[in-house]
Amino acid sequence: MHVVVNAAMSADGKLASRRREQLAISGREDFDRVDQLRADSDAVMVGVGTVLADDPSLTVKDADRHSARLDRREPKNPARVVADSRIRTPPDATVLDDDAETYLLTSEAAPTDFIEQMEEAGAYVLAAGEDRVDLTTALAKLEGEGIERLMVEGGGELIFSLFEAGLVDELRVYIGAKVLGGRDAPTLADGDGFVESFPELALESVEQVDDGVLLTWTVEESDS
Ligand SMILES: NC(=O)C1=CN([C@@H]2O[C@H](COP(=O)(O)OP(=O)(O)OC[C@H]3O[C@@H](n4cnc5c(N)ncnc54)[C@H](OP(=O)(O)O)[C@@H]3O)[C@@H](O)[C@H]2O)C=CC1
Ligand SMILES: Nc1nc(O)c(N)c(N[C@@H]2O[C@H](COP(=O)(O)O)[C@@H](O)[C@H]2O)n1
Repeated sequence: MHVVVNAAMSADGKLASRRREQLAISGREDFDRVDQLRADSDAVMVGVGTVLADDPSLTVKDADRHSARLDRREPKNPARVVADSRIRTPPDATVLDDDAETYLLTSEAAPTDFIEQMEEAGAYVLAAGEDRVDLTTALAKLEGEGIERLMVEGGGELIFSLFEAGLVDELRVYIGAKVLGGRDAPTLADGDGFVESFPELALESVEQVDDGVLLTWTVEESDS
């Protein structure tokens, strides 16, 4: 599986303000690039924190890109994946609508009645891990479902865990022309943070997009 993390951050490294509400950091050109990246993916993944904050659809917006996917005998939209250990995704969340398939990655701590509720809403529930989603096992299960190209959109907690587990192949960061501040505002990689051994990146390209910059990095193999 090839895992691409794509996110937009402010010039000071924040994914959103301290209110944790959805905020447009990208401009028109960058949102269009993201739409193409979604269209080129088998699935688009977020953590449940992003579902609760943004209620995203995670679908492809451009009709020509839908047609191109259908021509390739792919579903109109990539699948959606939510890391949600105990099922906090609301039953009326947009990610559960009929526009795309949705996988909910849960742990053994997820209540049975919540699992049933999600399955009734049409989601595929995949359990991995005891208390929290074990991302290595979960991504292997997704690969077993035919997902080879996984795009991760955030948020910072999920992105940190994916780096910690050594599961990220590529990082694409759009840096927008805004300063958000806020010690409690989400950043690109939150979690506990690294203190000794840090993921190393190799810079592949730097490109001006809208009034910001798109950085593309590949992740170096770790020695450990
Ligand atoms: N600018 C941008 O590009 C983007 C911005 N955002 C912003 O980011 C914020 C949300 O980010 P954040 O709060 O970090 O939420 P995340 O989307 O990263 O979700 C975090 C939650 O995912 C669940 N989870 C399950 N398994 C794991 C695991 N192994 N590791 C980590 N998390 C796991 C946890 O909940 P549980 O334990 O209950 O399972 C955790 O609290 C919002 O403000 C949103 O607007 C989000 C995406 C993109
Ligand atoms: N690439 C990018 N730029 C921004 O400025 C953003 N705020 C985001 N947010 C992500 O996009 C999701 C919303 O998707 P839909 O429009 O609902 O399909 C949101 O949840 C974040 O993951 N991304």
